[in-house]
Amino acid sequence: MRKIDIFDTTLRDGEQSPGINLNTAEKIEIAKQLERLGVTIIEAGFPASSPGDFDAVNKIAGTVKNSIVTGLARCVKNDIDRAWEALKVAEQPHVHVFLATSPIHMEYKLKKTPDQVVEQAVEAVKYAKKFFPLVEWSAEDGFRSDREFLVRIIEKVIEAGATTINVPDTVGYATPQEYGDLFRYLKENVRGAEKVKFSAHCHDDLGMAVANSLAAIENGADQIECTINGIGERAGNASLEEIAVALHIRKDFYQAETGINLKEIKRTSQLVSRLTGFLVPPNKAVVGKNAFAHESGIHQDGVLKNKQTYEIISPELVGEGEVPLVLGKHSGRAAFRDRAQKLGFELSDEKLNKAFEEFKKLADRKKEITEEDLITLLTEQSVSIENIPKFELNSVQVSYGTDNIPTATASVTTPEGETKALAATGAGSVEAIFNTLEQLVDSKVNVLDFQVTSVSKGRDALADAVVKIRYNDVTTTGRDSSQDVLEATAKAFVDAINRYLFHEKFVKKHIAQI
Ligand SMILES: CC(=O)SCCNC(=O)CCNC(=O)[C@H](O)C(C)(C)COP(=O)(O)OP(=O)(O)OC[C@H]1O[C@@H](n2cnc3c(N)ncnc32)[C@H](O)[C@@H]1OP(=O)(O)O
Ligand SMILES: CC(C)C(=O)C(=O)O
Ligand SMILES: [Mg+2]
Repeated sequence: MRKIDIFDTTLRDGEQSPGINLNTAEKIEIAKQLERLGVTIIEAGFPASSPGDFDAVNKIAGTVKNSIVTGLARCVKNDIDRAWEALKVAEQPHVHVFLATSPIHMEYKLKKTPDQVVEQAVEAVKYAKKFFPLVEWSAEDGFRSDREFLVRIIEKVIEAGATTINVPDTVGYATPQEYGDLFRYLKENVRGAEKVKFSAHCHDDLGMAVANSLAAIENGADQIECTINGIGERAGNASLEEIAVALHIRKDFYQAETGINLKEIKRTSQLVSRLTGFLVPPNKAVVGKNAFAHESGIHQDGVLKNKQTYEIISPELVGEGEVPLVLGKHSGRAAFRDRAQKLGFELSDEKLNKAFEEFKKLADRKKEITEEDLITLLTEQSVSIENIPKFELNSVQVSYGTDNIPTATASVTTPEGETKALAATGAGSVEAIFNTLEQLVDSKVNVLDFQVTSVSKGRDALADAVVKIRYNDVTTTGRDSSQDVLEATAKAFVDAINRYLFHEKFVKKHIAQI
């Protein structure tokens, strides 16, 4: 197995993402986690760019012992001096100097001829070598540079003492085949190539940063520069976790390993996301919330029979706890039965099927089915809701006119068998009904959501009412239908109250037991 060094630049290129601004304490926390993750090199910042960056690089260099700490510097003396001031406390001082080599950067940005660029690069590396045993030199925009010129300048900086040569795809323009080919070309044509490490640094403008980095490895790169969660300038850098896991899972193909402690990946990703404020997209490979979640019935059935049918990475590998199958509108009976059993329900096939039908109806209406929803559904099947003492709506009458205050009169039978009737007003008919029923159930009821839809088409369509309430600190959703919108509303409200009673008597007990 070849060893690939992981050069993490979350704190330098990652911090260049518009919208990220980490303070020194936050950077130290991330650096300590990167050390636990086992990265070879941490690029902690650009010391000459600001006093804050200088301070962070200096403190990280003094704190981290098991990873090499580096800082970025332009090919100018002052940048290298500041880098040395910040990094001289490090165990193995390392500096990263860079200079652009592409025609467009040399002509328009640096306003220098290729010869002047070679001279400046050589001078800077020689100067850096006076202080630093380890000097990385980067050919900024290396991918868009002339290959013969690259060979020439790289040979010169190796002679000047560079220990690592980085050839970035600064603007994310390369394709994997081209980028890999460039590494092969340089390794075969640069005199002294065997004395240095070759490094790849890719940006994700065309979504190919990880693929390009892997292509570089296939063609001889010894080091990969990347960031946690792929953060970085513009569309970001190659994502560390994707590269490390790809090399691990496909070691049969790449024959390479990184020394990354994969179990620390999830925690590192979460820390960087929390401190930078950059959320990880749910479908992000390796660290996204859905990376190990299976929702569709056919996949869930396969995974229950053998995980490897649909899972090439186990969540535990990257430090993620066991991810339960997601129950949603695409799930099938196999996953539903499995979850019911895990929640401690032993239902006959008939009851399980009934619960499954109810679950499918609920999943059509609700984005996320919570554990409590499932327990309620399953409990309803194991203990018939019909048998619990509950409120019955006997009648409801509403008086409404454009010039009147809406008034509702309702009568209910309480769980204790008592009949009660009351009238109350409201700003509209629905509010009048809610106000009346609230008094009849004797407690403050917060209506969190209320929706009425027609079940079918036409003027005689049934009305389906859904009322979500918070009652004595429990949230429940009631539902009922009727030909009349207001009657459906009153019945749905009473159903929500009865679901609360059911929750108190059965569901709470079940939750306490699991
Ligand atoms: C691809 C990358 O990620 S490169 C790293 C990018 N990161 C950053 O730029 C973040 C930190 N940068 C900064 O804080 C500032 O740009 C500083 C402190 C470095 C420099 O600030 P300023 O002195 O105001 O210069 P400014 O940013 O306007 O322009 C950059 C100058 O550096 C020159 N330059 C750019 N790269 C290099 C280099 N590798 N070596 C030497 N000079 C360089 C430019 O030609 C320009 O010079 P000019 O002013 O003579 O035209
Ligand atoms: C400083 C260099 C290595 C860089 O970030 C780039 O070229 O993308
Ligand atoms: Mg970069």
